[in-house]
Amino acid sequence: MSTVCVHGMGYIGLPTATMLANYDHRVFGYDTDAEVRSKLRNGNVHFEEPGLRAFVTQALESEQLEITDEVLPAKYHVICVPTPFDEESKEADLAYVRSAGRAVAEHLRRGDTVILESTVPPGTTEGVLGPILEESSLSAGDDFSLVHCPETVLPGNIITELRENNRIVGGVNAVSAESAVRLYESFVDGDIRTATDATVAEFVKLIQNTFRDVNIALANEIAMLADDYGVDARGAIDLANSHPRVDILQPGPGVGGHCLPIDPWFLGDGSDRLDLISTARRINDGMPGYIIELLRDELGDLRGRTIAILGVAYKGDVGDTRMSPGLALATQLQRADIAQPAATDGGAETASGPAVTIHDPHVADSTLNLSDLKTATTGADAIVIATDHDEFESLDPDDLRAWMAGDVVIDAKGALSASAWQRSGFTVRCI
Ligand SMILES: NC(=O)C1=CN([C@@H]2O[C@H](COP(=O)(O)OP(=O)(O)OC[C@H]3O[C@@H](n4cnc5c(N)ncnc54)[C@H](O)[C@@H]3O)[C@@H](O)[C@H]2O)C=CC1
Ligand SMILES: CC(=O)N[C@@H]1[C@@H](OP(=O)(O)OP(=O)(O)OC[C@H]2O[C@@H](n3ccc(=O)[nH]c3=O)[C@H](O)[C@@H]2O)O[C@H](C(=O)O)[C@@H](O)[C@@H]1O
Repeated sequence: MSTVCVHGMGYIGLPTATMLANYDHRVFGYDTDAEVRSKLRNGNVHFEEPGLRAFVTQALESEQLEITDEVLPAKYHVICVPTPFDEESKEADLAYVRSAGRAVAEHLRRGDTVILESTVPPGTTEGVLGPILEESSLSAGDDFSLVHCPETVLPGNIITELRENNRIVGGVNAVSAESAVRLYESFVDGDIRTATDATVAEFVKLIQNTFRDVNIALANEIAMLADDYGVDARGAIDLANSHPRVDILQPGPGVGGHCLPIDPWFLGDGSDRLDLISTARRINDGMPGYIIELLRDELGDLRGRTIAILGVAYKGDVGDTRMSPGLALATQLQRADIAQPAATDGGAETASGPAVTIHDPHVADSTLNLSDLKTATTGADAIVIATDHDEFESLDPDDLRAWMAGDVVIDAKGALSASAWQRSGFTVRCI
């Protein structure tokens, strides 16, 4: 068993550190955020993920996992820090990777292995992280191993997928890859495949998420087309998918999360050939605007209306709101320019968008103006189901009809039984 220092105790780093500790490695979990460290030391996991809290408690109690205030020397350094997309420069923001690299360099020893798990543009491990680590005066590939091993777990099922998913390991040389494979072999049941080098592993991770994003964009375009033809999109996709070589994903209010809306852009870091991929991004980002079109179809001018958005987590049964389609919809609805111009008074437009209320049983974020279900929907002209939380399937349309002022429901996730809601007097528009 080895010593491992995991950098970043978020959605990826914490489960990884915990898994390694529960497989008998001695693990140091380091996060730059003091509040995260202090919560974890008390066994409190700062985000929602099924089974994780008990898993973390087990690792802490066994003392195989220690949350540390600093980076410590270790045989393996596993970097799981954020890699956001900088909207302005249209580039990956690699500041966290650089900073983690500098911290590792201070403790790096001959024979250690550094693994970058964060999702990054092709060439980052060798071209950005490598030179920072070599400031230690050790040489990547010769004195220490350097590897990219992308993470592919699905939030909501992270612990299972950490063990079961196949892994791809790309090292700056064969010795590097072999060293990383030894670590992952200790807990991964899936296949561990070695890519030619780190850049290939980075590229493969990005095309996996891009494949999903483009497929969802196709589903979203199909949904908009289907509506024009009066066809039920989800039923049509279901029938289409009965073909052995067709597998279209589900349409929705847009693509959220920390990964799918960002990672495809990373492919544009060293190439100007994004075409289909950027079109897909535009289609997915345009879905909140399409929902506003549907609301206008049903309600006309939205000024003075109240719209309740149910679900602002980026997807069902998680509490993460990063790049949330529901929040994007709330912002776009509230923008003054979505109101139709005053037709006759000849004066400047003074109207603002509709009032927006939001409800999400999985999100605990005091910066958002969240309400309970009854408060959010009382007096609303329309509700929009923007996330497929399990709780929404059992909403009682008669309750909602009694609380609401209007009768419009936009089900952007196919979460409701349209016929039951119609029987309760609702006008239901589905995506
Ligand atoms: N969340 C997901 O579903 C997946 C994420 N990824 C990738 O994994 C990486 C991490 O993502 P998440 O875990 O979701 O991020 P996160 O934001 O949940 O966690 C990152 C943690 O790193 C800490 N941190 C920042 N700089 C640090 C440093 N220099 N040293 C130590 N800690 C530092 C932050 O305080 C934060 O707690 C990203 O590149 C992401 O694209 C990959 C697959 C799945
Ligand atoms: C290729 C792939 O499946 N990638 C996964 C993805 O995790 P993530 O939770 O972001 O994916 P997701 O469940 O597709 O959700 C992303 C967004 O897409 C939406 N979505 C998803 C499936 C679908 O048919 N229609 C749809 O609109 C979701 O509602 C959500 O807003 O990205 C993760 C990542 O890279 O961070 C990765 O580890 C996961 O395995």
